[in-house]
Amino acid sequence: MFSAVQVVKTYGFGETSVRALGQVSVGFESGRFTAIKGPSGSGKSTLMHCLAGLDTITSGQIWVGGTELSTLSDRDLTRPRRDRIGFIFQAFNLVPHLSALKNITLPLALTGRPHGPGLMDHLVGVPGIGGRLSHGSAELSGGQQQRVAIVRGLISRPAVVFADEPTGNLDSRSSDEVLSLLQSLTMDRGQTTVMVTHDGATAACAHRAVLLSDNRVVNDIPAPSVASVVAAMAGLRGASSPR
Ligand SMILES: Nc1ncnc2c1ncn2[C@@H]1O[C@H](COP(=O)(O)OP(=O)(O)OP(=O)(O)O)[C@@H](O)[C@H]1O
Repeated sequence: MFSAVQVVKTYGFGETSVRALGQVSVGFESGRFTAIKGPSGSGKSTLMHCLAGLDTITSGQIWVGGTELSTLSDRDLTRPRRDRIGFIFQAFNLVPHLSALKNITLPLALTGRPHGPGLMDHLVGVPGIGGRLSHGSAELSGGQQQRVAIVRGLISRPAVVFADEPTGNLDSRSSDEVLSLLQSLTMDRGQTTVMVTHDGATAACAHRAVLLSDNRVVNDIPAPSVASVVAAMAGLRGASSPR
């Protein structure tokens, strides 16, 4: 279980301060794929950064299992951030001169952990990248690069993977392929995955959609469909688009 309890995040001080999160409480059950969706400026990225220990909170608590992340010093956060949290970014962030395989196994190499004996068999079966493991990552298409980044994000079996607009740079066909890989890997492995997205159809690929507006959680939709997400977004004050 990963959770935020009554989290407040304020940037700056005095008259110029900005409240990015106001008393946000939300929990993410193990093994589920949750989308966080909301209008621009509603606090999605701030929530993700605070949950991941990449940004400090003003008040409240962040918990990963039995560990309260929000009380740890930056130094003490290094290990849980490295070992328990994975990231997938919009911009892929692969190392261009390394092969797809080397990029995928980089988190294991950095922590000195061996990979399991079935890893290669498993990777060869990943749609769209199985035949390209020895290619340099710069030689891959955007969709292939994001699939490599997804497998890399999950390789060390972190307690939770945060995906920040993972399809934001992709065309619709590549987006569908990337989302279906993210869905199947999360389901097969019982991985806890939290994805930030602007897009209703992308949010509908998750098991659950948490909607933010005005820096608060305003809706929590189990088994979201495109229609239920669009209807919920249409009711939000300040929704930038009904997508
Ligand atoms: N470093 C910062 N300093 C000051 N204000 C910030 C900072 N980061 C975010 N904010 C403000 O906090 C609020 C929430 O921003 P955040 O980036 O979390 O929203 P978002 O929902 O992710 O938006 P978008 O969809 O446009 O990326 C906004 O008003 C933003 O301007």
